[in-house]
Amino acid sequence: MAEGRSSTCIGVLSLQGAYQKHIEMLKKLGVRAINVLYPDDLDCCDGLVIPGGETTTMTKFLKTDGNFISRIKQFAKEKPLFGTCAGLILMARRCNDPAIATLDLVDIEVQRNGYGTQANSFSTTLPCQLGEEKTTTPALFIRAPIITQCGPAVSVLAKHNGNPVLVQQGHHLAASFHPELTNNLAIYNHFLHTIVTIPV
Ligand SMILES: NC(=O)CC[C@H](N)C(=O)O
Repeated sequence: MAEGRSSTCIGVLSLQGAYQKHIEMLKKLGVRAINVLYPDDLDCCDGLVIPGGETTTMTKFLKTDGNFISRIKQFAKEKPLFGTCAGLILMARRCNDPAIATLDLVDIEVQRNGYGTQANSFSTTLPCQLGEEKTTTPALFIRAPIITQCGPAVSVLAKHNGNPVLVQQGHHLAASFHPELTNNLAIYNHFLHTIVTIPV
């Protein structure tokens, strides 16, 4: 699909972190992608990506605008969200760090930095189920969270050493790794065509 061919617009929360890479990936797939800096930016969005970064900082910025958190939660009732790494932490029901304002969109509990420090970053290839398709995905982990509990409504699409690392609950998708840094179009295609349901 050529850049901009779809009328679909995906917002990328751009308060902090690796948001620009997500914008590039989405544009490669032909959708409009905009930076979301204020709650009203969500008005024209059909979906929202929450990038990797630092959840303590993102929480601080989200709280500076009194209604940002509630606007995202309202938006998420109807529209899909895709969170990567810090984004997954923010989408969780609960985080082991009480300083993080989780949005409680996916019934998972997470441990921040569960995969260790920056020096413990690693990349691997994992089996992955995207809709009907069984495939593999490159997976780059950078100070990634561990999902310590998964509720019954959560589908696990990929695991690493038995731990869920890519999960879906209804129209929300979350990865503890960074598809935006490994040119992983398959996961974006799954989000755009199966979840946001843009016709292929
Ligand atoms: N790469 C990332 O997004 C790391 C997330 C970060 N460790 C946090 O807890 O906020």
